[in-house]
Amino acid sequence: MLQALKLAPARWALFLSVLFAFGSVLPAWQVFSAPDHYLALHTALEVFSITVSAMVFGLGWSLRRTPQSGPFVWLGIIFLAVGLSDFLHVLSYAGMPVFITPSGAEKAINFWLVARSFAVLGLLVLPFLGCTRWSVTRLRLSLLAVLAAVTLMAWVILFQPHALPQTFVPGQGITALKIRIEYVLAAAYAVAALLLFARGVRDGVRALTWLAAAAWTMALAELYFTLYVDVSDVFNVLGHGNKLAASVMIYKAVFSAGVREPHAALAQERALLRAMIDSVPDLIAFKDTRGAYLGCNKAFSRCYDLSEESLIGHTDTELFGPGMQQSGEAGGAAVARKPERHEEWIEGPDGNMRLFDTLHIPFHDEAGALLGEIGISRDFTERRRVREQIAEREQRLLMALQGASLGIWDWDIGTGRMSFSPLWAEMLGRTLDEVAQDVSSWEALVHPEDWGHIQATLGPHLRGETKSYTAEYRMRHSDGHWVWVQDAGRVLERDEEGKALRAIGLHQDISSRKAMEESLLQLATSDPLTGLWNRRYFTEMANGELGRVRRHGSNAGFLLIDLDHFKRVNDTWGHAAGDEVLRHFSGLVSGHLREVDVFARLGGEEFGVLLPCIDDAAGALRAAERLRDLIASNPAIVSNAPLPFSVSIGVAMLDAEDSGFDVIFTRADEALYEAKRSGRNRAVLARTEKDRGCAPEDVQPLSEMAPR
Ligand SMILES: Nc1nc2c(ncn2[C@@H]2O[C@H](COP(=O)(O)OP(=O)(O)OP(=O)(O)O)[C@@H](O)[C@H]2O)c(=O)[nH]1
Repeated sequence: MLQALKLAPARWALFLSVLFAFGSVLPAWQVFSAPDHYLALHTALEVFSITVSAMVFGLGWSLRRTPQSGPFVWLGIIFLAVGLSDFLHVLSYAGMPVFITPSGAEKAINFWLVARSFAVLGLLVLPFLGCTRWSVTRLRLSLLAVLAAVTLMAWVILFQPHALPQTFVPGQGITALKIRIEYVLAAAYAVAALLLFARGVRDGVRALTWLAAAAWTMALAELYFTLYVDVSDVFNVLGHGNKLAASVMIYKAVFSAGVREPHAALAQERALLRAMIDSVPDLIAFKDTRGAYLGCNKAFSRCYDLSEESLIGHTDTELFGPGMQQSGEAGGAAVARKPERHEEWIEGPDGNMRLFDTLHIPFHDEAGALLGEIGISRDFTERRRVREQIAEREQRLLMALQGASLGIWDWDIGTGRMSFSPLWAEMLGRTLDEVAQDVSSWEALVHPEDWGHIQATLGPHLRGETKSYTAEYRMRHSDGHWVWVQDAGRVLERDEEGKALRAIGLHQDISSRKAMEESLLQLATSDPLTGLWNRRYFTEMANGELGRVRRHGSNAGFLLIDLDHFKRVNDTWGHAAGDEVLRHFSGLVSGHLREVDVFARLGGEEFGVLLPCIDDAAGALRAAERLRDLIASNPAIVSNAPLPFSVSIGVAMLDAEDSGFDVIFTRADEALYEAKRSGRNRAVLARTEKDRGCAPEDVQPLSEMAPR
């Protein structure tokens, strides 16, 4: 860019400098035999410069209200002074008719020096001016000051010539003073050239580099004017030639910057704007205050199947018939006076109706006067369809969630905010207003005993160790009871390090399922008549206890209890009485066992008691005797009459060597048989496997030792 900026102006400045190097050594030969012969050429050259000065002023004046116009206004005012001074210089030139006072070289030189002084002042100040717009006062004052200065100078030169030092001596040529002034002007032009060039390169402004070249060329012109002897000699002609070249450069600079470049920039902007509005899918159109189209984009043309040319100058009513006015409807105006927005159904060229969301925006000139409106329409048909579909799906989902009694929670883990669906709250007998949208609300409602279970499943999932999270736990209902919920959720968002950011999940009320599971379990593990554990459950418990005996070497006992002559009870008092005796027996024994003991009905009138943590076989036998005694001394009440009964008990200890409960049962059953055989209403301790190896008569039944 730097190259393009400085190359052409610098080349011209260099070329004219070389020309000066050769030209300055020429002898001062007369180009014209008499000054009169040069007059026409001089006048033509000066008229050109004056025209350029007038155009510079005209441009500066017309741009005075635009932003960044300061430098143009400054140059305009200065070149008005330059043009006027040059005009007076032309009128005063030797050979010209009398202009107030007789024409002559000295008078022309004085106007010339005034013009050059203005020009050099303008160019020297220009690099220091900011690109701002001048106020009206500043502009007027500057203009008045310059006109006053020119008038004053003209008055002095015309009416007080003797007050000025001599610059030309007829027959001898220019004076030493005039030469010195020309040198000063040349130096000032050269400085201005350097300053302008530096600023031009720094700011990337090509016009300034052309002005720098013009200043440099003027410096060379001034040097030519230090050399001439006669106004028609070669140096004067060359000086004026350089001045002409400088005028061309000024013209190029000022008109490029003020007219051509802004015009090109405007054209580029228009092209950009056009490409932009044509690239958007929205319908864009511009209208004047009458409502007539000023233009539109491609999408608009396509939608209405009308070219932009056919739209321009016509109103909606003219194009589409009455009733099609699309803006300013409220006030009946042709265009909107303030931004308006509305939805409208428009029939497309294919005959289909489409929904448009249209925005009417008025636009104004700098003074705020309404120029028209911009209409931007967005096709909403598809979006509305999607919106309706989403709403329908949401409705369906909501209904499904309601049907399945599912509540939703959405947890922002970082902030702790947790939002719940209305159904979530409803499940717990609450409304959303009563539940703070916070994770602490959820925590507060969870059963304290279930926390461990929740943490055991939620923790690994939050850490990313499992794909999802499910847990069943209890939550507090507003009326105080516990609601069983099944919670299933998963983390939706994690950060780059895998830290969970957001999780979402569903709560389902599973209280009835839990109740059913409980009753099924009850059915599967208990005896319906007595409410005691059944044989299946008892077997499981006994096997579990056998495992503990094996692992820890602890002691545990098993009592097999059978009601004596129960058949007689049934036969004598009836089956219902038998049932009553069984219930009485169960209640009696249950009330006298430890919490850790397991009491079950193993079948018919046969019962089992598992005694974990018993000291030894003697302890188990003592427990059996206590029960036997309890039963013998607490008859059942049948038909308001006491019905005494007794039990026989086989006692067996769980042995680490036992393969399972069946073996223990068999041992206890043998002891029970022994108790029955020995007369009933007694407890007998089973022999161990070791005892079995000995002769039966060697073993004294422990039952014999037990108290009756
Ligand atoms: N009422 C009632 N009787 C039952 C129930 N289950 C079993 N029985 C009866 O219990 C009786 C058991 O009789 P047996 O096996 O001969 O034994 P027993 O009469 O108790 O005689 P020993 O055991 O030798 O003392 C049978 O008559 C069964 O019908 C029950 O649920 N209710």
